[in-house]
Amino acid sequence: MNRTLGSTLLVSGTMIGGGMLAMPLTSAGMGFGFTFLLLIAIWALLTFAALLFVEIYQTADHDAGIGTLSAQYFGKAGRVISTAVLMIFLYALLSAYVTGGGSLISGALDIADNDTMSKLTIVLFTLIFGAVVTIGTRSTDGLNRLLFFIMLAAFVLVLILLVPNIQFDNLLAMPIDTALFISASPVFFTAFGFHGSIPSLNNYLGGNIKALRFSIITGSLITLSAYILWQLSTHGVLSQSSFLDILKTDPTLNGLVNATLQATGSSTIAWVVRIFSALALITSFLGVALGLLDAIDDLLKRVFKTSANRLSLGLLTFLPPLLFALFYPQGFVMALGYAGQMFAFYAVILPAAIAWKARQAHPNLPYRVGGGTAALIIVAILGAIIVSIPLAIKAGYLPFVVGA
Ligand SMILES: N[C@@H](Cc1ccccc1)C(=O)O
Repeated sequence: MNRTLGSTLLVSGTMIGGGMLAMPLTSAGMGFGFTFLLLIAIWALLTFAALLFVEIYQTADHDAGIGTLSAQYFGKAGRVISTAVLMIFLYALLSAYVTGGGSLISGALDIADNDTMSKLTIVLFTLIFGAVVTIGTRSTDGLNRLLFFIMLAAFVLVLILLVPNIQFDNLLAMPIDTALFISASPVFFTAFGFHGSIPSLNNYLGGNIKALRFSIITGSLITLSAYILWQLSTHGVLSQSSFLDILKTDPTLNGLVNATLQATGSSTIAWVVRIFSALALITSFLGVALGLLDAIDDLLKRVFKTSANRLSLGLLTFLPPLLFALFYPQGFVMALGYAGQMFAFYAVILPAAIAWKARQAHPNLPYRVGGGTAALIIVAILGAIIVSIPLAIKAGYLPFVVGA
């Protein structure tokens, strides 16, 4: 098995998820031109941040987790803070994924009304896909590849149905409010997220920096292309006024699908989008779970000096989110309210800070991300600004968008 290909698809599979499905409605009032520019800008920001990890790994063991990288440059406090933030974020995200995965199964079996059965489907989803991740990175890669290609096929089908209905005029729509550009950026920001899985990929690639760099760049470019095509087709098929209607009547994926159904007259679109979104959820689950399992392994190995077996790692990874999803969903929903802040911290601000220190300690590393110290500072500041935007929206300083 070619591990570089597998890692590339894990990057892309983890990124492509709920964020992609939310994006057309988030950018409904922005017009395609501005949406396109924002996609490129946010892609550049998050790919830059991911490449900082590649740079840092030149100075660390290939099985070091984000906690260990932080400890190496910021001591014990660095490890405690980064491990806590990373794990709370990944646990909360997994709770959301197993809840969503459970409803996929109960929806498909038509038993969503039954509370006990719905809970059972959450357990079933966790057991099936958790088992694959617990077995190892190789099996996760194998399943992710398979699902990724089916997801790609579904996406191509969605495009085939939508693209002939694109009306060029729709693509020229201008933003109804230019501040929407700012409001939409946090949703675009997390849509390009996968960074908690970088340590798993680096370990899987045996510390091969070139392969890791290739996987990140190629995987994120695949994602960017998919997002551009998806936004192009939704913005091209729906006029700005029909977009705004959806926002008023049913601002969900369902509302979007119903509107495209009317515009294309094809009922196939509804179930293809459903298959696509199910696969997007499962592939994100796989990448996120892999990252969490390895973060726990890193913590046990380096702090508690115990080497846990795979089964215990699997239990530590999946039991807490499962229990939250079953018995205390308010808990993870509340934690996800801070998802943007937590994500910006460990995925953007932290690697910028570590890279800054690493460059002082190792001035002659063979691979260095371009832009110097200025770029590190700008990226960290942008990360901090983007995650404060939802607060400004809540306070009424910026226009509301779906998903923020
Ligand atoms: N990009 C994922 C969310 C995610 C964010 C950060 C890390 C991992 C996953 C999505 O759109 O669903």
